[in-house]
Amino acid sequence: MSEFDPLFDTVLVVDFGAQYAQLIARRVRECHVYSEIVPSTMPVAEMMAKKPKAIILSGGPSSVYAEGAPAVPDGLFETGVPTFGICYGFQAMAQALGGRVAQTGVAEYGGTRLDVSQEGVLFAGLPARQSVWMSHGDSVAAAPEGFDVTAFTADTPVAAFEHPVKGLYGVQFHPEVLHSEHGQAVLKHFLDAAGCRPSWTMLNIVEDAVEAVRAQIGPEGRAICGLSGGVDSAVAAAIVQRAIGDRLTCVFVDHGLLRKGEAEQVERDFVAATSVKLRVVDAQERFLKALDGVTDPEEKRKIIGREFIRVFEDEQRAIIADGPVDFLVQGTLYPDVVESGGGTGTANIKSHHNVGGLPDDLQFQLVEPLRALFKDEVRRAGEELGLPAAMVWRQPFPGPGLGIRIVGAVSRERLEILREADAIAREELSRAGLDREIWQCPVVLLADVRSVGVQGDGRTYGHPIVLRPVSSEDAMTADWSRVPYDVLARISTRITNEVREVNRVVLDVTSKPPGTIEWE
Ligand SMILES: Nc1ncnc2c1ncn2[C@@H]1O[C@H](COP(=O)(O)OP(=O)(O)OP(=O)(O)O)[C@@H](O)[C@H]1O
Ligand SMILES: O=c1[nH]c(=O)c2[nH+]cn([C@@H]3O[C@H](COP(=O)(O)O)[C@@H](O)[C@H]3O)c2[nH]1
Ligand SMILES: NC(=O)CC[C@H](N)C(=O)O
Ligand SMILES: [Mg+2]
Repeated sequence: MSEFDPLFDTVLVVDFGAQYAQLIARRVRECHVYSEIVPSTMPVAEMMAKKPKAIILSGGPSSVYAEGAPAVPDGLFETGVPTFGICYGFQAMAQALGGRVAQTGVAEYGGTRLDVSQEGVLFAGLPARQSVWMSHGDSVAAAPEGFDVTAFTADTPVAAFEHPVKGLYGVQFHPEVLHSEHGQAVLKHFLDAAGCRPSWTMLNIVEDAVEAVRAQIGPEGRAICGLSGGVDSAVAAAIVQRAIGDRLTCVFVDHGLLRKGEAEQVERDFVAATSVKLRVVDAQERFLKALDGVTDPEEKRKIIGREFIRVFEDEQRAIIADGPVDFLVQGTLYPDVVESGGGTGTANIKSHHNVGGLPDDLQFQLVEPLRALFKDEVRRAGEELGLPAAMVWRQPFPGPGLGIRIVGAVSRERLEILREADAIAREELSRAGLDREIWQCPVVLLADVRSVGVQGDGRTYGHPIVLRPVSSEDAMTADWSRVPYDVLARISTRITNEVREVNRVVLDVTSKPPGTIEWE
């Protein structure tokens, strides 16, 4: 593993329950330094065994002065490893070293202007005024002795501090989110001050992952991989294939919730692009039956997650002739995990079918080589693995498919309506050359909503279709895409003309947060 590799320096991100711990880790990786996350409960001796060159203390939902709030691990500051506190981490550092943290009255959420009073190490060469992203209710009222206070905002007198001799630094804002203008530069300044060499590349993610999969599955083990045609499972499959060769079988499940032409396209393109063994399972009947009459989004997600596994188990039995299959490979990414409530102390937003939607009686051991990564990192890994561009750059499509894009119960008729509308939207967006610009565009059928229309001089009482084009970098946050009006007009006209049951097309203009990308 790279943390023991003398060629690479390791940065540990100590997680206090942050939404953005993985974002910090990936920003470090963007500086070409290897990074991994550890819980704040990990003893310092264990952390030191990973030979970290630097440590970052993450944000978190607690107040440092509250009872039971997670504390800086005992002895951390005595190790001499350079440490950078962010938000909660900054507050925890202040408190642990004799400073004072309090609720000073004013909370700051969102974009805030930061005034740099002293460049110091963190702000060297950066503008004296910059826009940063804040999300805090508590503040550092007094910095610990010997620290230089280097920045403030209108409501936060101590917004950054540092003690370069001791290698200790901290900021109240979130340098890891893109909205913080010079956040990446601030982080880089810390890493440079800590002596981290920029010698790590994505190639090592692929190599490390192959190595780890080989160790997990062993010399005899066999695996099946849930393959969807999406980039995550394609990259996961390619990694596992490198590790165990033809002891891997891929399984593509047609659950009846796919888009128009998708099953044929996946089968054709995937087989053409790789030499992986692929089995295609027609499971439409069982999924639609299990979903019959179900309207609750979480219930739908759990049912779909369960049925996926049942299909994989059937396949496990079907291919047992070659030897037992104990492992299931999934292209799970970090956002799937954190939204399913899988982070340390993070909330359950929605149960992604491959994480929170898994049944309790799961018989497989999971192999998830991408579990700590974000989509754009996976795309880069896909390019390094030599996968075709069409596969690497395919827009995401959720495993539960159109099942979570019908608000209301799922039925064959409703799926048919949505499939047609979706095909039109996709065709027009592609024709307008917007595929790379738009992260994805869910097309949603409000199946239980009807509105009055007039078509051909007659009254109609049809369903609305919602267009949800979004731009994003990693699906953790998103904004609605400013699709040109003429493209929207073409989509709207075609959908209402060509899909009989639809008489209205609406545009979703909500960012994430507060909305999520999918409607369910
Ligand atoms: N139709 C399917 N058949 C088999 N496995 C699937 C199917 N849909 C999803 N999966 C499994 O669930 C995982 C998560 O799905 P998800 O949609 O997040 O990833 P993806 O389809 O690989 O990539 P993308 O997010 O780009 O669509 C997949 O990586 C794959 O392992
Ligand atoms: O494989 C998946 N299984 C799921 O259960 C699931 N739910 C959402 N998504 C996709 O994840 C990204 C973030 O979506 P949300 O903003 O809706 O949470 C977006 O790209 C969504 O399309 C899923 N993918
Ligand atoms: N984002 C954070 O780390 C918040 C820290 C702390 N919970 C506060 O509100 O000030
Ligand atoms: Mg997908």
